[in-house]
Amino acid sequence: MQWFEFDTPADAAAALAEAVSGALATAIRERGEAVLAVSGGRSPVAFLQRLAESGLDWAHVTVTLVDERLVPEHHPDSNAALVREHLLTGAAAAARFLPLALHPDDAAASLAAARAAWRQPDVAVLGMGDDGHTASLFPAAPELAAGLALPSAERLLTVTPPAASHTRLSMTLAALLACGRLFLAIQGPAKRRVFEQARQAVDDALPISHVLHHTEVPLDVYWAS
Ligand SMILES: O=C1O[C@H](COP(=O)(O)O)[C@@H](O)[C@H](O)[C@H]1O
Repeated sequence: MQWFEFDTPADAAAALAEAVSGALATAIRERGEAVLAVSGGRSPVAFLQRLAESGLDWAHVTVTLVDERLVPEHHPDSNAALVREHLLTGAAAAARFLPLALHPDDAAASLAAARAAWRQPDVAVLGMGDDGHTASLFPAAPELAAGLALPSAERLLTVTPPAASHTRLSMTLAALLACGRLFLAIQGPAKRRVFEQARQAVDDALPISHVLHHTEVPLDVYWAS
């Protein structure tokens, strides 16, 4: 794991965009295409905007989501809307986009459609909640054990978070660990404390700890104070 520290969220976003762009360009050189999975929430906006301006060969990039809330795209909590607004603009509009909540009123139909369209990402950019969740692998969710199971052929599952809004679709830990590169972007002292606690030991109460303790996939952590 590599740790990168920045004075401002803007500096972290710029550096993360450069690193992710480089990883995707490598995949395009090696395989002719690249698949990127990004997180939602409020933190990734500046990163997505900087990545959109990165000069990548977007026609050879597929963008998907690490997780999604089962809401229509006009809902303010839609991660797909966030990606469309802040990443798939200008030259980056040439990327192919695979949203996850294709049937927002029907979790099973959304999961089936997302599984059918599934592409294994080369690169995933994770966030982390104050409760230690990553993707939508929430502590105490009834589906958490299935989401953390290894080995597992499941790449996506539905999650009903006990203490957060909306049923979700989420990549599983097995899917995250099948990525060629992982990035984790976190901001502020509170999230740093959660991160440091999760580094101590694997603990289902902090699902991010499972990612931090599987060292076979290169993980770069971008933290802004
Ligand atoms: O619910 C979610 O939260 C996490 C963290 O979001 P943030 O707003 O605290 O940055 C995010 O990584 C995840 O994709 C999202 O669905």
